[in-house]
Amino acid sequence: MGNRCSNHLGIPPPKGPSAVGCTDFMMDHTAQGSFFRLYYPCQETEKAEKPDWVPSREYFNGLADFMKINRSLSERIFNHLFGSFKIPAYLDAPFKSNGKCPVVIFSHGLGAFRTLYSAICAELASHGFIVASVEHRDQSSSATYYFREKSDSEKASKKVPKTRASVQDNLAQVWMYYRALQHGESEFPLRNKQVKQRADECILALDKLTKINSGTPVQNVLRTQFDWTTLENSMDLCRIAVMGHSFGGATAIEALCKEVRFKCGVALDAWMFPLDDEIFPRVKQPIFFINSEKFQWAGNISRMRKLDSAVIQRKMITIRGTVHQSFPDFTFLTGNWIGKLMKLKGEINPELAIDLSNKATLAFLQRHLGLEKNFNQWDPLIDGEDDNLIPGTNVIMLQSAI
Ligand SMILES: CCN(CC)CCN(C[C@]12C[C@](c3ccc(C(F)(F)F)cc3)(C1)C2)C(=O)Cn1c(SCc2ccc(F)cc2)nc(=O)c2c1C=CC2
Repeated sequence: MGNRCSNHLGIPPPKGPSAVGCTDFMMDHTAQGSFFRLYYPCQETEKAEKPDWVPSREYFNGLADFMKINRSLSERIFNHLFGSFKIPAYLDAPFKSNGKCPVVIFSHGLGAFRTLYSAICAELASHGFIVASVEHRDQSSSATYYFREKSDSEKASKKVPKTRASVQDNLAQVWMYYRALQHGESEFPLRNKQVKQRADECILALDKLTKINSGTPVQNVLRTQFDWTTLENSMDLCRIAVMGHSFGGATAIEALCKEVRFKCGVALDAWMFPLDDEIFPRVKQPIFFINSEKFQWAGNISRMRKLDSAVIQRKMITIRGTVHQSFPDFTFLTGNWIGKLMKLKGEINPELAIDLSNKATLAFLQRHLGLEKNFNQWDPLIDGEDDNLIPGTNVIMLQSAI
């Protein structure tokens, strides 16, 4: 039962025409630098291996802290449950695309990190997008890291743990973990500060991609086999969208407000709490809200409604039978019972749910980035025209005061 059971679990492979490559980028040795995972169309290749879904065990430690469960016990459970999963992409495979690729910047949710939305990011890349999944350093990630130069005494003592990079560069990994709300601390100031930093990190990632696209040599402090010069002139920098899940959905809206290069946004089960009301009239781009059935509540929906506009396209759909965790990869990685118990799965088949979300997203991106692909075949999904979709929301809204 063990191995039969485990081999039917896994992140669904992308459905688009292109094979998908995956690599990591870290700009410098500071927590202020840009750090993202890149998904892109690649050459079919046998020899490239698929990267680990969770790149190092510290992420599981961070996840345990985030979930307020004991580290040592949970680290072993996570490793046993999730340690062997691979991403449906080829590590450092050579970039290949006919024509320039539209670009998506993706922002993860509270307590997540850059690798946990690979079913969404790889799917977009298989349809010809270049996707940068940012790892935020605002202390909302379960864990993240950067490098610092070792001190002379550390170099001498050789006590700093040996990681791949540190051996070569006398560098020490510095881990930054999730910052929980302190007892009695009010949440809005923290989340509002974080959403602003997160938007800046999305814009910085876009700036790095722009530089890479121009052919200017760009430093990547991570030792990867990927040749970044092959991305010269690969991106269509008039066709850029920003997207995110939950806290990442709010980040996408904040980023739209700050950066006009983002032509539209897709917010997956957006958590609107961190946003200032005063930014809503300043967002001028189209936004697509794709909601789960279980996460939303009237207060959150009413804030999305504040973005409704007669002139700018703002769409909303709800996927029947989904929960908040139907968007991150965990929803594919456990059996039904555990999944439903831990609220990682809803009633709907997880692959059907993410397929509806991805196709609706592609149709919306074609419409507002002016793509000449065949994603308009999925236009009805944008209006919730499917048995598994609800146009707008299922949340009963208090009648707004006349
Ligand atoms: C008690 C902790 N308390 C913290 C404030 C609430 C914790 N929580 C519910 C959780 C995440 C949960 C989770 C993960 C992962 C496993 C695993 F077992 F599969 F690993 C299990 C169970 C625990 C479901 C959420 O925060 C929900 N949420 C999320 S979840 C994003 C995420 C995080 C970690 C992941 F691995 C994957 C996805 N992103 C947001 O932006 C927002 C919210 C709420 C408001 C804004």
